[in-house]
Amino acid sequence: MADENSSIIRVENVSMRFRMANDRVTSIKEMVTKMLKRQVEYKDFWALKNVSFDVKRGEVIGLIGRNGAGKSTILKIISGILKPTEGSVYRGGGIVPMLELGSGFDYDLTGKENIYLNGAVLGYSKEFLESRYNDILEFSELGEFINTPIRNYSSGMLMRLAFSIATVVNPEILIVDEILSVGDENFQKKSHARMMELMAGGTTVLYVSHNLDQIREMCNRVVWLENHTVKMFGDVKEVCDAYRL
Ligand SMILES: Nc1ncnc2c1ncn2[C@@H]1O[C@H](COP(=O)(O)OP(=O)(O)OP(=O)(O)O)[C@@H](O)[C@H]1O
Repeated sequence: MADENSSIIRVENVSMRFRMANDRVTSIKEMVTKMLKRQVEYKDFWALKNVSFDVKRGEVIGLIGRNGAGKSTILKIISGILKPTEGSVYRGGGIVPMLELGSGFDYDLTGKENIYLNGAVLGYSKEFLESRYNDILEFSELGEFINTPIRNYSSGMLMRLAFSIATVVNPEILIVDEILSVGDENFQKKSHARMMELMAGGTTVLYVSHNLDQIREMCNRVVWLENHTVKMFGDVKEVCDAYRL
């Protein structure tokens, strides 16, 4: 049996380099020609430098930092969407990432079809999704719209669908990027309550927010990213107080 205090996620010396073309090209043809002639110059940009922290089973970890500090990038690496340039990530459980609105969805399919598509992408069986379908539909409050292609949904409706799928399946690890600040007030309250329920039930959560009050209320420990590296990691009050200064 797993040790209660064992790490479910370990981020070890992770660095991420994005390579960007320096030249401004006006067409794909020009780009290909330049690439073939090896005339394209690249500029390296390190979005993360030597980032390390661990997450224990059942913990709620807050991620804070100014715009561009690297929060979304580290979440994508932990989720396996991006591969780090250096370093490694250990994951000891199934992850449900809620990162970019609509990722994992097909806009030509209905809400219902997307529940099965998104659920399959996350690794859940058709039978399991069938058993959860009514709960997902009810939580999403989409009603008849569930049978409409999601390209007709508003961003709030998409968010409700994504949040409902991600949380009704009871993930081992839930990764949430600022989701609670989207949607109308009523759904915000409901999703906040749902997050609290999941946390009480032992789901490990990684949570990015610019709302320090929410971080203080929900998290066990906090990672503060600054200038693409960890500035501070640990006690919620200590890190949030230092960040506010
Ligand atoms: N695919 C990419 N190609 C090039 N640069 C990128 C790419 N993705 C992110 N970056 C850059 O990496 C840096 C970190 O971005 P990231 O989105 O992780 O920041 P963030 O802390 O989540 O910011 P915010 O609070 O604004 O969401 C930024 O400077 C961003 O421009």
